[in-house]
Amino acid sequence: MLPLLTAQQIREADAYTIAHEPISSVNLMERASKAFVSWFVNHFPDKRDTISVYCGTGNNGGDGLAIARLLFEHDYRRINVKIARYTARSTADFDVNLQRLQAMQIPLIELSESETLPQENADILIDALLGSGLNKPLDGSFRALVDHLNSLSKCVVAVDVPTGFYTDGEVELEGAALKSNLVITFQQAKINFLLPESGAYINCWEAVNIGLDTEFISSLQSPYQMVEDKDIHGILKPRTRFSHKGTFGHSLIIAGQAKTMGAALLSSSACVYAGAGLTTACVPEAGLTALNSYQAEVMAIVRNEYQLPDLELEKFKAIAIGPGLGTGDDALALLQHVITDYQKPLVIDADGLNLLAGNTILVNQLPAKSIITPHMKEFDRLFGHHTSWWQRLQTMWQKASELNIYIVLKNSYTITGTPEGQLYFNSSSNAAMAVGGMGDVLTGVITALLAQGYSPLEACLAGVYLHGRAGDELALPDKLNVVLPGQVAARVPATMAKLTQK
Ligand SMILES: NC(=O)C1=CN([C@@H]2O[C@H](COP(=O)(O)OP(=O)(O)OC[C@H]3O[C@@H](n4cnc5c(N)ncnc54)[C@H](OP(=O)(O)O)[C@@H]3O)[C@@H](O)[C@H]2O)[C@@H](O)CC1
Ligand SMILES: Nc1ncnc2c1ncn2[C@@H]1O[C@H](COP(=O)(O)OP(=O)(O)O)[C@@H](O)[C@H]1O
Ligand SMILES: [K+]
Repeated sequence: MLPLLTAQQIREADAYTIAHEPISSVNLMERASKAFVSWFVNHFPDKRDTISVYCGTGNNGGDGLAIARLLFEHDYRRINVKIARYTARSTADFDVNLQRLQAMQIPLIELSESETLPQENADILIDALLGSGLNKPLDGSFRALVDHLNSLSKCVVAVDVPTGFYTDGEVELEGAALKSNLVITFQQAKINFLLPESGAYINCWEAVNIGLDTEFISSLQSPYQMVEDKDIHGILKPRTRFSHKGTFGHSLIIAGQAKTMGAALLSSSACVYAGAGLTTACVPEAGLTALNSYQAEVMAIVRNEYQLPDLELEKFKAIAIGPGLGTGDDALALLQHVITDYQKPLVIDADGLNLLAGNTILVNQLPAKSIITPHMKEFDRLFGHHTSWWQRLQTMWQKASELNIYIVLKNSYTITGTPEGQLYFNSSSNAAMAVGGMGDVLTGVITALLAQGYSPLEACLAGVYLHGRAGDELALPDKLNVVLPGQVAARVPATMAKLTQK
């Protein structure tokens, strides 16, 4: 796991590293700037590009000055520096780097508050105006400069953080920030980079290691963690000799209506591919032929809308309810039945969640450690309207603990909130997966892992990662625009094989 830190904690980690490595702060700045430059030269190899480095007078600006010097030394000769001298204050490391820069042949101008904004002919703008020190929304000269630079639609590479963008806490909807094509950020992704509001300002980001003290970072016990490939390697176990279908559990997927059978097919099929020993789907009569022809391995319990089917709940190692289920009285009766009579954690998705939203008493009765998998709208229906993703994180944190459940909030970086107060950000998946039915596949995968005896937390983290990684393996090599949920389900065994190889 990679702990994700707030700006305040990053400052503490900087200070700790400076004191205990030990390293002077100006040398840490040099190390950070070198890490930026190493990444930059590999991705912008054309040394004929003209580059303007915009610097503030804090440490982000200090980085900018060091980066300009280092790029010049790497033979990027068409480089110039513009310092936004909008305050009389500057940091000591900025001052040192200004002296170092002045010893070189790099054109440098200073912008003052009264001055008109400079003409800009560069191909690439490096943004080192403000970084993690942002403590108020941009206004005055900074705002005017950022608005001006945004209007130029140039290629912008931000140092650490785009100017004006908060690394954690609420992102100001009215606030301005410098839109960046790429952010080369120090040590680790900033929490807000992983939330959808960043989409308007950050096209992509890359974290470069600057050697902050990792033991100290772990000791901060951040509730925000990023799940990495190796974590899933640690969770998933290869199948052993002499194992049989009984070893891998029997799962039940309660899903589908005549018009939404696809959801039942996708979730139960994904459950088979993700390794449940046996999978049964509880579907309406109208869907039986479809089920039998789509996935021969799935057994059926046929239900009608007039009476509860005899589900024999206790024989199932894992149960999911919701995909395409509808929100009628029959669906509600089924949901009530499983919530009341099943003693193990449930997986609840889609219409199961919509039903819960209208029946808050049921929410409080969920079996301990159940897993709910809402997307943003389902989440808001359940827990109320939110005006930002940061607010949603806080609600997740509170509700997962209050209800003793796991909340899997689906998105580009799907977040799993736990009863113990951790928020895990997934690091796989891609935009080609933004297709209806993809969430149904996730439900099937998580349910299959539960059936195989993984704990609810393991099923959430490994299920979300596996699902996203299968989508990555399908889409990324050929830069596919779209991958289909059924393809992702069928890919899961190959992805799982890679993640279980030691
Ligand atoms: N620490 C380290 O060792 C390392 C740090 N590193 C680098 O340092 C960066 C953080 O640097 P930083 O803390 O100096 O803050 P920075 O972002 O440059 O801002 C400067 C000052 O601007 C001000 N200000 C805030 N908001 C404002 C606004 N809206 N409009 C106008 N002014 C505003 C505020 O000052 P104030 O006004 O509060 O006096 C603030 O202090 C970090 O992103 C990374 O690049 C790396 O080198 C690795 C080693
Ligand atoms: N832009 C994206 N980047 C990464 N993953 C995505 C993206 N869009 C969707 N996904 C993934 O696809 C799934 C969509 O789930 P959901 O919205 O419930 O779909 P449905 O209800 O149609 O089955 C989630 O697992 C989500 O993480
Ligand atoms: K910046």
